[in-house]
Amino acid sequence: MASPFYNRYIPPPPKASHHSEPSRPAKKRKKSKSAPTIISQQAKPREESQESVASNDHGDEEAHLGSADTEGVHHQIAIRDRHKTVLDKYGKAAKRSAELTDEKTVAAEDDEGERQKDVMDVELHGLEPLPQPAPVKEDHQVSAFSALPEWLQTPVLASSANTVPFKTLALHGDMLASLERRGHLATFAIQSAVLPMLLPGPQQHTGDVCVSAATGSGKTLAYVLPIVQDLRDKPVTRLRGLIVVPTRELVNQVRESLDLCSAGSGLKIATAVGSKSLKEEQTVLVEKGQRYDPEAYKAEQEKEVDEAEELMDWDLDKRFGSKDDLELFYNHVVEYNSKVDILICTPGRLVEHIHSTTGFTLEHVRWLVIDEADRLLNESFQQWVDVVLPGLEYLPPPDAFHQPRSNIFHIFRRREVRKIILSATMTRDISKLTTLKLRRPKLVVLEGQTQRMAIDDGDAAIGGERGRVDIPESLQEYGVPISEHNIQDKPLYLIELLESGSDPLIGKNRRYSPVPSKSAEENEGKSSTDSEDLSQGSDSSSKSNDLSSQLLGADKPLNHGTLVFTESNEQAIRLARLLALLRPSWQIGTLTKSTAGASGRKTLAAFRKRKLSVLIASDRASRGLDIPDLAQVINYDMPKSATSYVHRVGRTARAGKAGQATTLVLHNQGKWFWKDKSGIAKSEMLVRGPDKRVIRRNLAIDVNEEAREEYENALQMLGEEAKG
Ligand SMILES: Nc1ncnc2c1ncn2[C@@H]1O[C@H](COP(=O)(O)OP(=O)(O)OP(=O)(O)O)[C@@H](O)[C@H]1O
Repeated sequence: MASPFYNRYIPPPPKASHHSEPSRPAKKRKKSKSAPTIISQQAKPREESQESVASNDHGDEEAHLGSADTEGVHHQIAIRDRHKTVLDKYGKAAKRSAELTDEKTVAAEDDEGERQKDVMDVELHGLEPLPQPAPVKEDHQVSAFSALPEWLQTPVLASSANTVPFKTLALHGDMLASLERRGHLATFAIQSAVLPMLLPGPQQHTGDVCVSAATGSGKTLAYVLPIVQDLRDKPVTRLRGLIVVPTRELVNQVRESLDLCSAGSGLKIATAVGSKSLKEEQTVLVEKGQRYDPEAYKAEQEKEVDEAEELMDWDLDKRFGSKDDLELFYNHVVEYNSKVDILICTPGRLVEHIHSTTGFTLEHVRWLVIDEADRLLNESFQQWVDVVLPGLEYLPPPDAFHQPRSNIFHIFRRREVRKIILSATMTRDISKLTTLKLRRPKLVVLEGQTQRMAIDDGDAAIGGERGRVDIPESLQEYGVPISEHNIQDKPLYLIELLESGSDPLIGKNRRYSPVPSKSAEENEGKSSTDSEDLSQGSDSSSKSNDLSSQLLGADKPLNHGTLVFTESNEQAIRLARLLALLRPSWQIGTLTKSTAGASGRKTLAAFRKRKLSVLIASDRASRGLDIPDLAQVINYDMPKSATSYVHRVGRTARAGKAGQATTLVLHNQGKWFWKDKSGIAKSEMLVRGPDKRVIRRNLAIDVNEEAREEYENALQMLGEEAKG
C-alpha cells in the first residue's frame, strides 16, 4: 500500500543561496628548508650573475663565503640580489594590496600579512629560495556586501528599549483614537525609530528609508501611519500611495491596517490582486469623465486630424472615448481620474494595470512601499521593477499633452517619491537595491542579537556583514527527528504534535499516547547538536508523557491554533484530507495557491477567529501573515532555506508574544538542520536570544493495531481519491 504521501523521500534542502561560506584564512606558508639546495643546483647564465655582482656591494657575504670559489660566490650573490629585488617588489605590492583591502576583512588581512611576513622573513644566507607564487586565496575577495555604501554600513539602530506613546507623535487625533481602540498605545521599537523619520517634524528624513527588522516587530504600522497622515488632507483624489507586497493575503492584511488607521480620513483605498477581472478592477481604480477645455479640445482635434492624415485610421471614438460609455460635449475633452488615494497590490497585477488600464497613472504617487522587499526583488513578477520605477522617476510637464513632441523630453521634471523598503530578511544585494534608485536612503535596523553580534565581530552592515537575521526572542524552536524506519508514519508525528499541543478541541480527542519520552528538562539539558542519533527513540522514563506542558510551558498563556507548512500546494491539500479522514472532528483549513481568492480570505478569517484549529499551508503563507496569538508553527516539510525558515516560524511569537515552532526532521535532513552552518540549529545566519537554541525532541508514538488499521485505510482512501 504505497502512498506517495508518506513515502516521499525528501532530499536535503539546498543551502541558502544568499549565504556564502565564511572566509577561511589563508594557510600560513611554511618556510622551505630545501629551497636553497635546489637553487644551488640550478645552473644560471654566467653573464647574468657577473652583471649582478658588478652592480651590488656584498663584500661581507663574499668574505663570509671565502675565496675558494669566488666565481661561484658571485654567481650566488647575483642570484640572491635578483631574488631580493623580486622579493622586495613582491613585498611592496603585497603591502599596497593589503592596504587597499576593506577594513572589515581584518582577520583575512592578518593572515595575508603573516603570509607576507613569512615570505619577507626568509633569511638570506646566500642561497635563497626563489620567490614562490602566492598561494591561491581561498575566499579573500571583497564580498558584494563588504563593499557596501555608507548608508548600509552605518544603519540607524532602533533600540529595542525605545518605545514612546503614540500620542507624542505628529499623528492625527482620529488615528490615535483608532490605535487606542486596537489597544495600541505605545510604539514598538522599530516604529519609534521609523515614524519620526517619516512624519513631519524635526527628525524627518527627506529621503528613502529601508527597514530591516524581525518578523512580527510591527513594520506595517511604521509605514501605514505616515502615509495616512500625509495624504489625509489632500482635497483631490489622486493615486498618491502605492504599496506593493508579494501575495493576495498580504494585500488584504495591509488593507486592514490601512482601513483601521484611515478611519474618518475620507481616504479611498483599493486593492489590486487579480482575484477580480481586470475590467472590474479598472472600474474601481479609474473613472472616465470630461472636462470643459476649449483649447485642449481644439488641440485634440487638430492632433487627431494630423494623426488621421498620417495613419489613415482615424477613430474619433478611440480618442475621445467610446460613445457607448461617454458622450462628449462640445469643447470638452476626456479626462481620467483616479478613484483611489492608496493602492495596495501585487506586482504582477500592478504591471497589468500600467499596461492596460487607460488613465491609470503613477504620475501623482508620493509614496512607494515595497514590503517583503527581498522576495519582491528576487523574483521577476513580470519585470515589475523595470515597469514601475521609470514611471516614478520623472514627471511630465502639466501640459505635456499639448506640447510639440520635440519639446516634451526637455521639460520632464524629476520626481520626489518617498520609497520605503522593508523586510525581516532584507537583501544585502546592492545590485538589487540599486534598481530601486533610492534617494538619500537610510537604513533602520532593529537592535537585537544580530546587532550585538555584528558589533562584537566588527561588522557594520545590515544585520552584520554576514547577513544575520534575528529569530524573535519569544520563540521556542524544536526539532523532532524522524528516522528512516519511521518515515511512513510522518503524518502520525504531526497528529501527535497537534494532540499534545494546547488546543483543547484537538487535545480532548486525543487517540494515540506518546511512548514515554525524555522530559523537556532532559532534552533541554542536552545540546541539540550533541547527539549523532537522529532516529526516534526514547528509552528513559519520563517525568511527563504530556508534551503540551513541555511544548508551551505550564506558566505561559495558551495561545491558539497551529499553522502547518508543507512543501507544496498538493502536499497541503492531501495532508489536510488525510487529517480530516483520521480526525473528522478537527476543524482544518488549507491555504494554498488554489485557495488564494475569496475562499482563502474566509479561511484565514476563520482561523483568526479560532473557528479553525489547524491551518495547513504552502509557503505562500510564510511571508508577512499576521495571525495574532498563533500558538505554534509546525514545519511538516522542511523549509527550503534558512530564509524561508525565518519567515515560516515568524508567523508565531509575534509582537513579543510567546510561540513555538517545531520542525519534523527526516533522517536525511538531519545534518543540514542540526549541524550545517547554512542550516537551522547551527546557522551562521540565524541569531537567537542569549539562552535560546533549537531543542531536539525525541518523540515516539505508539499506535495500537486498531489505530494502525485506521491509518492504513485512510491512506488507501486518499490514494483512491487521488486516482479517481
Ligand atoms: N505599537 C503596537 N502595539 C501593539 N501591537 C502592535 C503595535 N504595532 C504592531 N502591533 C501588532 O504586532 C503584530 C505584528 O505586526 P506586523 O504584522 O506589522 O509585523 P511585521 O514586522 O510586518 O512582521 P513580518 O515581517 O512577519 O511581516 C500585529 O498583530 C500588529 O497589530
